[in-house]
Amino acid sequence: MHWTDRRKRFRALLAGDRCIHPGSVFDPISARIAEDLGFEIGMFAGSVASLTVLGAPDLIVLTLSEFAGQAYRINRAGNLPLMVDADHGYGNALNVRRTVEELETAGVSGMSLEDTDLPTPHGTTAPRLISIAEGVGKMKAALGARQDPDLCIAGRTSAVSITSLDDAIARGRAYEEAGVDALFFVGVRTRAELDAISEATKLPIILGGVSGDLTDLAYLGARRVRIALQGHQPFAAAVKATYETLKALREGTQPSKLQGVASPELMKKVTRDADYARWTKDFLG
Ligand SMILES: O=C([O-])CC(=O)C(=O)O
Ligand SMILES: [Mg+2]
Repeated sequence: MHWTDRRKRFRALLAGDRCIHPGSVFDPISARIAEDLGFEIGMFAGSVASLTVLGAPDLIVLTLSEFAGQAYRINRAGNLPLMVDADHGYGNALNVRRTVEELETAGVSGMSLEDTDLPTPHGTTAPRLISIAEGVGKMKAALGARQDPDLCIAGRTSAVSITSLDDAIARGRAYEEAGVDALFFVGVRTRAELDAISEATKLPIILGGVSGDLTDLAYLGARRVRIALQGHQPFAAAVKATYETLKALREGTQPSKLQGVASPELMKKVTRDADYARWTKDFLG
């Protein structure tokens, strides 16, 4: 597996001057579709992992092994650099080390580790953050656990919508100081907020959950944003397609009359059928 090659491509994107949208992927076939369509990177979110593996909402009930297992299946299916949302690193700084070991082995190109207090503690009604000191310890643990220096570690914070813009900046600067490769901000709402963050920090920026005038790629690129998430619609689209198909079959529609089913040609493409046909000929006589 050429993990290093794809990690170098991921790093080159962070080091460039453009902002791109990743393809939101959740399994081997979705990752191949994103690659075939020309997405430069794939994104495997924690929420999507919970949906895919457990059929559960994004409440951190998923385990690290389940997450890393699905990330590996995605990675082995193709050649797309994969960014993953490793949530809070599945525990404290020691768990963060383990998270980096498992995800590096699973072939990911980049991962974010966030400073949200997860899973949600008893009795809390709104999201909370861990202290900056604990966040820095987690970032250092992550960097120390990495064996391939090309694996990217992004420090992620939702502080801008939980505490304040100033706190988000303080956290970004502390994680920069700790040595991370990129800063991932969630909850930025306005250009003024992004301008302030960009001004006060140095590293490439990743943005999650943006809308409105924060969706202009040229503007984002000029503010050092290199990756902007667009949500995770492909999984929801797959749910709808499966729902509609099962519903139509249950209501008596003949299989040949179903709408919205992948053609045999598309199925062959996404399963890399031609490779298997060649291997079958070459190795099974
Ligand atoms: O990736 C995002 O847009 C937000 C997030 O953390 C998730 O979905 O798990
Ligand atoms: Mg998440």
